[in-house]
Amino acid sequence: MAPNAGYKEINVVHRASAVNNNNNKNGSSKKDVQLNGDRKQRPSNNKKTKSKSTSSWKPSNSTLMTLFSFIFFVSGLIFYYIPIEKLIKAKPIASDKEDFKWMVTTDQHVGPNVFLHDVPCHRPGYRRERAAGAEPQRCGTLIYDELVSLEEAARLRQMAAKLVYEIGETNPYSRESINLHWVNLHTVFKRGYKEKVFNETDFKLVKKASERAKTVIAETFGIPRNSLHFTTVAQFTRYRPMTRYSQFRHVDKVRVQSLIVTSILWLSTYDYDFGGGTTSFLTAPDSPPFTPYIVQPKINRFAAWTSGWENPHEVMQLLWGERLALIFAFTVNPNLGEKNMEALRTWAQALPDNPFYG
Ligand SMILES: O=C(O)CCC(=O)C(=O)O
Ligand SMILES: [Fe+2]
Repeated sequence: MAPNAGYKEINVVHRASAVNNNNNKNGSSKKDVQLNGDRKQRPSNNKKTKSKSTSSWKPSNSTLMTLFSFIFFVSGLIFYYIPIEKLIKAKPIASDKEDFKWMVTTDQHVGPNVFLHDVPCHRPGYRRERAAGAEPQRCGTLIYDELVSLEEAARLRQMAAKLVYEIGETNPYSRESINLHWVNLHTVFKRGYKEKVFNETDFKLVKKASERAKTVIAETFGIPRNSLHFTTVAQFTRYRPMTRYSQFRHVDKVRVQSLIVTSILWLSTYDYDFGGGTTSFLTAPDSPPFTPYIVQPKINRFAAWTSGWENPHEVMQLLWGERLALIFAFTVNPNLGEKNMEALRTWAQALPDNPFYG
């Protein structure tokens, strides 16, 4: 029934247009003729006729094959030329609404001279350091890309990955948890040797980086080198994007009152090893207050900043990849820190064993 009816109606339409043509010759209007034709030859099912007549494109199998091959070829090209990370990468760094400036990007090299982004010190915050005769003479953020050699940085990176994986920890109460894992050097010095994931060659390299960090910091911020002590915030860190998350904006000295300078040697590279994950200081020059001034981390890039109120900062949300670093935070209070890595190791190895806490 149905196919027959459809066949008939298609014919009717054709006839109607034939009538249309004829009637035009006879001088009657096109509209009239169409209506007449319809009325005469197609008393019902007007709608049905129309839909049947317009959906008559039936591609042959070979046309379909050509179409699918074309789509397949084009998407193949797209996936070949655009890396998958780029395709799945969400919008990068810094909110759209907020203005920002780059302090330093990965294509720049900072060395042999240290770069200092000078920010006026928040003097009241350093009264204890002042009393100890070790107040910073200058404040802000320094950048230096030649702390150790690239080959040494690559070894430190391997160390970071292995140690965080083997004996790293996270803290369910800290704002950075889930995405941030770390391993404190005092844990490394205690458990790392015992569990054979750290050796004397590794120690020498960590010591070298720590001594150079101390020298650059002392000279750049004008703090007596002998006053600088390593706190227990001496650690390898690893960020992975487990959940949508951006580190909260903070001031290091508010979190740990005894700090004077915080420093970091990044061991992986922005937009290569990871996406997002830049470090943003709210101190951009010639801008409204608290405008982000953003550093793109890269392997062997060293940054250090005075820990006071002049330096609010945050780590931006990591979008993909893995971000490794080595952090040293300093105090000038000799009761709360150690002079060097040997002293930190001696202190760590004297700690009582605790299987639940490194
Ligand atoms: O990981 C970073 O780039 C900065 C970390 C930080 O804010 C800190 O250690 O105080
Ligand atoms: Fe910080």
